[in-house]
Amino acid sequence: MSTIKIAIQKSGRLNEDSLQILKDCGISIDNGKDQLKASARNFPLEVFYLRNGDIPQYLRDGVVDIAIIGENVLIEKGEDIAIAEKLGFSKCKVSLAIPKEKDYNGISDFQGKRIATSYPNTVQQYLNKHNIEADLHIINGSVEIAPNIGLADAICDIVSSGSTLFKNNLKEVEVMLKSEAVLAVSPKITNEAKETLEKLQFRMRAVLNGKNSKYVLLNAPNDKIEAIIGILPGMNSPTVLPLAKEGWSSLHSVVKDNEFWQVIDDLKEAGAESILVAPIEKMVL
Ligand SMILES: Nc1ncnc2c1ncn2[C@@H]1O[C@H](COP(=O)(O)OP(=O)(O)OP(=O)(O)O)[C@@H](O)[C@H]1O
Ligand SMILES: O=P(O)(O)OC[C@H]1O[C@H](OP(=O)(O)OP(=O)(O)O)[C@H](O)[C@@H]1O
Ligand SMILES: [Mg+2]
Repeated sequence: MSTIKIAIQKSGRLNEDSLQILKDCGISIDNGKDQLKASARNFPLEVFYLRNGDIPQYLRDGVVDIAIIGENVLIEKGEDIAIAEKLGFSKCKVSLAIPKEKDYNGISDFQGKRIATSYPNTVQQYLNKHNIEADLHIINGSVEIAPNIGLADAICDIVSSGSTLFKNNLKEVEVMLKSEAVLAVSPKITNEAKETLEKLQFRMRAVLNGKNSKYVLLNAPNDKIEAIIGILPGMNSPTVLPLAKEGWSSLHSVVKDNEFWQVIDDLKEAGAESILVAPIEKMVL
């Protein structure tokens, strides 16, 4: 297999989860402190630790084949770069916010206003779409402070819990996009590197599918099995095994996280007992 080069954030919010997903894929990386490049011991992978904002250009130039990066950064700086996989962590929004005490009547309120942001392309595109002209002030961090120090009338930045907005007396008025960490692919990736990428993606999907599901075991009287099977979505048909107790069976199945509590309520209603729930480490579909 040909070796592929992956960029991950050197330090910051994506660094730990990016290394964790590689680890969950069974890939061990010699991770010396202050090393900017490392090799995997048991998979043909070279890891480059880079600044987030530089990663789209490295992908474009083919310096790295793939990267783990926030979708928001690709929207800002790399719309030409393809996404191979959504990775489910670092979920956030990129939003417009204004001082809490100001009224808001719609996007036309931004006409002629000063907006501080680290995402000028994203804001400009959004404003263009709505035929609004505003004055953008580009700053690299602590954007939420701008209205309080008289630098801007509004801001555009990342919102997650909303606590930074709250602490700075701001309110979110427009959600421009939703983002999560993704696996991005260089347009210059070679066919040989693509084969290795497919192997990596196969492992990543198994990890992500496992994370999003639970293994459910339950007991039920045999006359309730049909109703219970109707409730269990499962990968395939559920496993049904006889219990030592006459007339009873044990059923095993997989339930997705987003429907989990509804399914559990329905199972109880249908006569399921002793329901056990276990995490799934990997799930190969
Ligand atoms: N509060 C947050 N909650 C969830 N995800 C976030 C949050 N802030 C940022 N992110 C996501 O994590 C990514 C990295 O954010 P982080 O603040 O670590 O880096 P940065 O300041 O954008 O870049 P650099 O690597 O240049 O320091 C962002 O691009 C975004 O996708
Ligand atoms: O809605 P919240 O949960 O409060 O998160 C949003 C904040 O998190 C990020 O800042 P970060 O801490 O990364 O600092 P930075 O501005 O230096 O990037 C982002 O730029 C917002 O300021
Ligand atoms: Mg940040």
